[in-house]
Amino acid sequence: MITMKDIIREGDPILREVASEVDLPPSEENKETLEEMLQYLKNSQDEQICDRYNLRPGVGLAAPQIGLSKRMLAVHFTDFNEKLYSYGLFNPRIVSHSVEKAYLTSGEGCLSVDREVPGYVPRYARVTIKATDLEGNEVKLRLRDFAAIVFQHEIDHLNGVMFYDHIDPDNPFKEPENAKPLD
Ligand SMILES: O=CN(O)C[C@@H](CC1CCCC1)C(=O)N1NCCC[C@H]1C(=O)Nc1ccccn1
Ligand code: NI
Repeated sequence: MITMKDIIREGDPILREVASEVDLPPSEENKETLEEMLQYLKNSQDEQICDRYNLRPGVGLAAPQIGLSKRMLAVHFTDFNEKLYSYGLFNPRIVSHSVEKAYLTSGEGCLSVDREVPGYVPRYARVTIKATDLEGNEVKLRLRDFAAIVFQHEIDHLNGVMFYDHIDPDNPFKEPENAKPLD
């Protein structure tokens, strides 16, 4: 099972690489890895397992964070409308997005960043993602608000981008232009 010792921390160059597309249909090995990434998220949100294995809770995980420079990501969370998002995706890509931005008023953190980095992280308010899921099906996801934020945070990891790259260094808590706050 994946535990915190498997999570790559900032400073490791792999977090700044552009990850490689995976061959489709996905190999058994890549499917197993992606299942393990999804299981990490579920484990991390189970209080007993989380405590027993000292896991840091996560709603998303990208393959570079476990040392694999492959375009694979997992998400497991319910959004503000109680809709469950639980996916393992291969080769996810943003095919369209809103002009409008959005940001979490709480700022963002990262399992690969062992420090607080305060500030607003402006992202697209709505994105359409295309990818291949664990069953090998092409999926098209129209996402908004928190779900859009999570997927963009994960896709950033596949492009070597960290959340704090988006924070305005001069004024971290400046209201981003044309952006809606998400509490
Ligand atoms: O790349 C993937 N990661 O680095 C794990 C991150 C991904 C999220 C950060 C912001 C959007 C996606 C993660 O889940 N966290 N970051 C560290 C703190 C704990 C946790 C978190 O923010 N949890 C959360 C946030 C809001 C509501 C509910 N739970
Ligand atoms: Ni992260």
